[in-house]
Amino acid sequence: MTQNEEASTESETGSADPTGDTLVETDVSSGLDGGTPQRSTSRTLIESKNVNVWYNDDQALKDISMEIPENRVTAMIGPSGCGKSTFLRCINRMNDLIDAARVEGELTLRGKNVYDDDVDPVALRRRVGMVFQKPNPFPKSIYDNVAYGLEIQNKSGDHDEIVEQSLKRAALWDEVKDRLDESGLELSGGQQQRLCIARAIAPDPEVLLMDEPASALDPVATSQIEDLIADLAEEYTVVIVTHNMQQAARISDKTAVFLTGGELVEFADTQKVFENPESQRVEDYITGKFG
Ligand SMILES: Nc1ncnc2c1ncn2[C@@H]1O[C@H](COP(=O)(O)OP(=O)(O)OP(=O)(O)O)[C@@H](O)[C@H]1O
Repeated sequence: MTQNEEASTESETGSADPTGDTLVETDVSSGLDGGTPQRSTSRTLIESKNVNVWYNDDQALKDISMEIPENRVTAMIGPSGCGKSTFLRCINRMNDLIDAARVEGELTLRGKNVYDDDVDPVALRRRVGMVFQKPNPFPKSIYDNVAYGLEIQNKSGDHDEIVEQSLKRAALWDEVKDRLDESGLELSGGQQQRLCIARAIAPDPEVLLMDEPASALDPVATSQIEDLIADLAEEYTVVIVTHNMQQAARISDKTAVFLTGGELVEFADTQKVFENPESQRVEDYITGKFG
């Protein structure tokens, strides 16, 4: 079983609920695309305070502090190896699955440190769903892919209804409603990724982590996934790692810029990051990739 499959499977089990109540008002403005509805303010859902991560003796992230707003898309950008995926994996403690990884600092979800001893990482991963770069449906039917987590958790409710709603939410229902018994592996790449999003949505998470969810897709499928991600932020808090500047600028409300050495060099409204970055280093990175 790969790490991704293990995490997907693990996310469907467990019971504890690491809730907390502390919420902070944060100003958030819209993204760059003009067509995005204006969003006024949002509360902080996830707060990182001086998070440091090592793999054995090599430090991958240095003193990362940021406040991620609820019901917004927050993008993580930066060159390869700067620690974006590592940060994402801190939020749902997937780094626990990597023996070499050590995390220090505080990372709260609704005010509760997800690294506290009384937090069950499996239950955490149910609240914090994950979608990976390469679509990874299970070798099961389309229906069973989406229902899998519900069955593992013995989740009450009408599973047929939840599967239908999840597939609708992932903008896939119309394409698959007459072929729910077919294997998820028979779908196109873009459909498979939307199936993985439906699978992540079905257990009713608060947060969706997405690690380059469109980078393995063709331009049409990429555009569909981007529209879907922007739309999902109406209901979920989305944190997305991407190498694609246009994508970050188009769909995110907040952008975090990581640079080599595992530093977070800027975290601000997306429009500000792209139009008026704080430092020359960020400007050089953005114009090098974007300009
Ligand atoms: N499982 C691991 N074991 C050891 N080192 C790791 C592991 N995963 C990541 N690293 C190292 O941690 C650093 C940050 O990696 P990470 O994958 O988080 O960066 P990234 O910005 O997401 O890169 P990319 O954009 O290429 O995916 C890199 O030096 C990488 O080699």
